[in-house]
Amino acid sequence: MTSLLEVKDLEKAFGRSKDVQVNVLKSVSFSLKHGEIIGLIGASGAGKSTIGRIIAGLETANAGQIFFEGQEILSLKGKERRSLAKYIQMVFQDPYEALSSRMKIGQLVAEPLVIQGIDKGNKEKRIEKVRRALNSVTLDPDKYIDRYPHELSGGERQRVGLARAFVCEPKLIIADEPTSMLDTSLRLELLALMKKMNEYNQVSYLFVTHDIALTQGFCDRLIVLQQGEIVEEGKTKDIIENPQHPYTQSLIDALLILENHKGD
Ligand SMILES: Nc1ncnc2c1ncn2[C@@H]1O[C@H](COP(=O)(O)OP(=O)(O)OP(=O)(O)O)[C@@H](O)[C@H]1O
Repeated sequence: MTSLLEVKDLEKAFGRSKDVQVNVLKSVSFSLKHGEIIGLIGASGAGKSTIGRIIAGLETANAGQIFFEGQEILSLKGKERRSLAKYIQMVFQDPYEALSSRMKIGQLVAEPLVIQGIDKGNKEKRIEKVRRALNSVTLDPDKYIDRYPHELSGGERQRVGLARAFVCEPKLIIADEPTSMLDTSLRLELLALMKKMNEYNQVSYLFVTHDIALTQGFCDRLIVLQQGEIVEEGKTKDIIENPQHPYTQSLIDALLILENHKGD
């Protein structure tokens, strides 16, 4: 079976001029299977978000290839590239910034359908999909559809963000630190919802996080990124219990120190 996503030798440099460039991604290669959940972990500045943004088409690459269901997507332009958003959606870190304050929840969740021209002219079908997406994130459509984002809590807004990602029934969701602005119980709740959708309709996730603790019980595999390079990858359990690379070990040590100081 072909992979859902295959990233090959991805490179990215940022800089103020042609002469002053910093390589933030150095030949990054990995693949993700249909229905798989991969955690992309690493410290701040490692390049995790940049990888997610390139896959989602929000950033360009300097070199490399990305195959989505066998089709190379970095070379696609304009309408063809934009049409991929139906299959690849992104959930962002900040539920306050991600949602336009002037739109009602129903309109916000319907927006990806409108942008993609899905069920154009079929208002009933769109409403049905919006209601289904809200239900899937345990927000009662009757209660939420006519409300505005400022009337919602952070956890509810992030669930709206997730409903927006689910509404097109994508094959891949890139979730960039989606829980980092939520407290612990809401974090686990959001991950449980994401896991349920994965079991229910096989959606795959690339879960970007600096918090290795969140990947336990959620991610099938982990990819560890250090300064733009993959230093280790494998099954979540194997990596957490038996890290091979000193950098991975240091991420786990940092986690253990935090755990031990929780009661202080
Ligand atoms: N648009 C940009 N222009 C210039 N430099 C950038 C830009 N976007 C990212 N960078 C730089 O690229 C590097 C990788 O950033 P990226 O956001 O991908 O890291 P990250 O691993 O997601 O970090 P964090 O966990 O803090 O979000 C950083 O050094 C960052 O400063």
